[in-house]
Amino acid sequence: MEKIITFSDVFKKYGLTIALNNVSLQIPKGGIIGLVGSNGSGKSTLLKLTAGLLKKTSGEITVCGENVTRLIGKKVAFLAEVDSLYEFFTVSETIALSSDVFDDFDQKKAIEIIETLNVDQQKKVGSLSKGNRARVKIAITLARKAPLLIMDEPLSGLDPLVREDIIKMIARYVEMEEQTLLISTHEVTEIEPLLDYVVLVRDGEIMLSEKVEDLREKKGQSVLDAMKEVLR
Ligand SMILES: Nc1ncnc2c1ncn2[C@@H]1O[C@H](COP(=O)(O)OP(=O)(O)OP(=O)(O)O)[C@@H](O)[C@H]1O
Repeated sequence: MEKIITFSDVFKKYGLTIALNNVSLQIPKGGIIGLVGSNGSGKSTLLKLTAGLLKKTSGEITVCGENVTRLIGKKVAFLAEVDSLYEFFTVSETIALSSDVFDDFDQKKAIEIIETLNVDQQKKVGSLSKGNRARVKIAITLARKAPLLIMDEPLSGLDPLVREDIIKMIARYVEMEEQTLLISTHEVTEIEPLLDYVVLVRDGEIMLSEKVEDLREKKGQSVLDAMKEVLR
């Protein structure tokens, strides 16, 4: 099976802290991959290394068969946990800016998503509620035709309605044939119905990397069951 992401013997240290400890991992292409694990287990580090936003300490990382450097950003749409929008831009200007920045940006799709979510395009980003900012960020990420989409905790700190909107948009707008979505979350129960594959990390090590279907059929486990078993 074709792999979208591979890690071979990857270490990432921040000073004396070992965030990823000799990680080897192969993630199949296509579908939605959940990255789960407790706080500080190394999820964000793994995602940022994959997106070329952090430098590994050692090892090899590839995306779409290419060694990851900062240039991999052309193939990876990254939705960060922290807010990166310009406060003084309107939603509409934010979409236009994204269209200028990213060659693969589908402006029509971004506008369609924003309209579906009922966000006022003429409002300044700085005046939006936290929920609507999250909706704008999701629209911008989903509008890229990149082969790999990465979302770091897209549901964290949001109310149930916003979380539901985001989950619906993911299900509707990720192009499952051409794109792979790698998503980290603590909201396992909410995201589980979308997942095709799961990667479980603990203390910087991969504890499980498996198809959700196999987990159910071979072990009779849900993702939450597997998480409880491994992380306890
Ligand atoms: N910039 C940094 N400097 C120093 N240590 C860091 C830095 N970023 C992360 N770490 C440490 O590396 C480890 C892994 O952190 P990481 O943010 O990747 O975990 P996480 O699974 O994403 O956590 P959370 O679920 O809380 O977001 C933790 O021990 C964290 O304290």
